[in-house]
Amino acid sequence: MSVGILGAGAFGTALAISIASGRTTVQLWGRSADDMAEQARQRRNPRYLPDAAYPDTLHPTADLAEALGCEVLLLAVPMQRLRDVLRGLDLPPHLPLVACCKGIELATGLGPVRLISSLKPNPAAILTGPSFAQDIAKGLPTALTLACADPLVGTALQHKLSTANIRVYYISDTLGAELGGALKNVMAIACGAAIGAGLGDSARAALLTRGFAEMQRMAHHMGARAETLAGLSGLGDLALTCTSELSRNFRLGLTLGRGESFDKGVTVEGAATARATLDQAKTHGIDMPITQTVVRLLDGTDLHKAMDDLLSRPLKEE
Ligand SMILES: NC(=O)C1=CN([C@@H]2O[C@H](COP(=O)(O)OP(=O)(O)OC[C@H]3O[C@@H](n4cnc5c(N)ncnc54)[C@H](O)[C@@H]3O)[C@@H](O)[C@H]2O)C=CC1
Ligand SMILES: O=C(CO)COP(=O)(O)O
Repeated sequence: MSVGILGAGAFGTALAISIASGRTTVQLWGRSADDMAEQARQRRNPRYLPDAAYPDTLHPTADLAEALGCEVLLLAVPMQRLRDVLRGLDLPPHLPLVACCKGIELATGLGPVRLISSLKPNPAAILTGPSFAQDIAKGLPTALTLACADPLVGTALQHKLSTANIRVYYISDTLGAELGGALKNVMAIACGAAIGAGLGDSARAALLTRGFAEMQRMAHHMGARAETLAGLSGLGDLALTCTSELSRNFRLGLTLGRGESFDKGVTVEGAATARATLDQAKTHGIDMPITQTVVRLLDGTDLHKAMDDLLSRPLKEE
């Protein structure tokens, strides 16, 4: 078995290490020939996961053909870059494509599986759920969801991508899986902002829970299954990301709450996703006040003003 991974950032590298630890051949592709040569020399990724050594069967490469020659292709690039990456690929027709990104494309409102399916005829899946790259790379236990509309392809991928420290569950609901993974990042920004501003753990719990209600509302409207949102890819990842400073989305929220600035070079999927989701919510008439508040914070609205507006909306049933 061989697995190709496009994107040698934190997540692509962590997955490569875990999969290759089981002696599967992994071709980890990155766009910078210099970086990939350095990874091959050091047998680790000095920029993203400097402490994790590469197993023998992990091959860092800048040659796309090596990754495209594998039996499965994982796409571990940021969501807003996925279209460009896919456009540049001349793919074998039956090669399964597994999105490993979490977000909604700003220009179209599409999640990763819908985007792949709009551009390529290949079988499309998503691997998502609560997992920090640092944890996976250390060999710590994690559980993820593999969603694929075709159960034969999906269960085959489930078995191929399960490793000693990644337990993969299969579901067919790709829409629910991509919405859960995308929207939890928006809620993590909101929770980080509340903690950063000193509003306390009770406020965070309220935002997490009412944020989950927003996620369910959007998912229900789009036709996703409620059970998917309550699983690893929704509630599971929401719980992780809203409560840990390892999350970049949560950390962006912290800086918004503290009135500090955030490094623009860091991948934070929730910012573009909040805007894309708010556009969709307006189009479809879905009430998403926390998502709206996150967009206002990103646009520079004072946190206390934004929170006052959130709390002073008309009272309603839970
Ligand atoms: N880091 C984590 O713990 C986890 C990340 N994810 C998801 O994985 C996705 C990728 O995130 P990370 O790896 O963490 O980000 P990262 O910032 O660590 O790495 C992103 C990688 O994508 C590459 N890239 C960007 N644009 C590209 C392009 N046009 N062509 C080729 N390569 C390009 C960058 O060079 C970099 O190597 C995101 O959607 C994120 O939500 C999912 C689970 C865990
Ligand atoms: O998706 C993640 C954990 O499941 C990683 O979260 P961040 O992108 O916020 O770091």
